[in-house]
Amino acid sequence: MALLAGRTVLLRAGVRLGAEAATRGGNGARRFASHRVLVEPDAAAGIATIKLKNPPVNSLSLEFLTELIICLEKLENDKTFRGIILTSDCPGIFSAGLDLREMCGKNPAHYAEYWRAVQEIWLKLYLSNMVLVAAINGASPAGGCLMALTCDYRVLADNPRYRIGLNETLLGIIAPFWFKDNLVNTIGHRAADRALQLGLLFPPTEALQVGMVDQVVPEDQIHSTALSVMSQWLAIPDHARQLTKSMMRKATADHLIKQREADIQNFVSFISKDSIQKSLQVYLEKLKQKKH
Ligand SMILES: CCCC/C=C/CC(=O)SCCNC(=O)CCNC(=O)[C@H](O)C(C)(C)COP(=O)(O)OP(=O)(O)OC[C@H]1O[C@@H](n2cnc3c(N)ncnc32)[C@H](O)[C@@H]1OP(=O)(O)O
Repeated sequence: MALLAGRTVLLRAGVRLGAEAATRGGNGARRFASHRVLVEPDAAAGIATIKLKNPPVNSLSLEFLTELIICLEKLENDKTFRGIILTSDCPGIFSAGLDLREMCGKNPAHYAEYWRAVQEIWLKLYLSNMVLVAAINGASPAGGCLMALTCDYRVLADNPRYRIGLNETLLGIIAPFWFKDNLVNTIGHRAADRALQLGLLFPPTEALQVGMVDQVVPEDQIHSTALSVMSQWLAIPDHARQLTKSMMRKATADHLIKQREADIQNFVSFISKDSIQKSLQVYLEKLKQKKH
């Protein structure tokens, strides 16, 4: 195993994290080769910083999700690491959430494959044995917010443009029950009810007030704050913290695990509707025209 501080890392001989992209080989098997998930290990501290690097907005495409899932699996199985800091390498954007292009104009088999990957990343993050700290250094709507919500602690950079929330209703779509469960567990039922129905995207001060994030700090202090939070959490014996985390989260995760296939079918039939396809296309078009 080679561990290079401050660099994209080789975790196991021949496997370069952050240098992997899913492509289909001749036999249909997945191969990996690109640069979207950067891992900066600090082996001495037992911490790996994952930097999301899928420009321009870290939208969660199937390929990007696949890389991230593999990266998390490798880190989870590597006893060197006890904590992950999740952050972005794209200036001003943590993640724009699910890649709308994966949900538009594709076939049902693709939607099913995509949704399974979305479920998988959520389960991997939400049930991780490691301490996860989100260093949210940019806008974080919808699926971007969801990734942050899976973490044990959230630090948000103090910039009014860095809004965070589950804004699905603004797109004419509905946050699935497990997005909702994760939000309710974080900010409580009343605040989640309002936030979800209105599709609220909270600027930092409001995000802190409502409990969507745990701390708001000046942008240049985001990484140092995440490191200091991490050392506080890592001071707790792993077995006690991990069993407590599982006790707090298992029922929520099981809710999805038990209904995984039905949830995929629901997603496929919902997203395939003409009216939903239309809404998503209009929304994507608006995003594109915003610049002009
Ligand atoms: C049962 C169904 C449940 C499904 C659940 C879905 C959850 C989701 O995550 S849905 C996705 C929701 N995401 C959003 O609403 C975010 C949309 N994006 C933005 O608000 C902004 O892009 C931003 C605030 C993140 C960044 O703004 P900025 O001005 O810096 O960049 P833009 O010019 O808007 O975007 C650049 C480029 O990227 C494209 N893009 C943005 N977001 C997405 C996305 N989620 N998927 C795919 N593509 C996206 C945008 O169209 C621009 O593309 P062009 O350069 O080609 O014009």
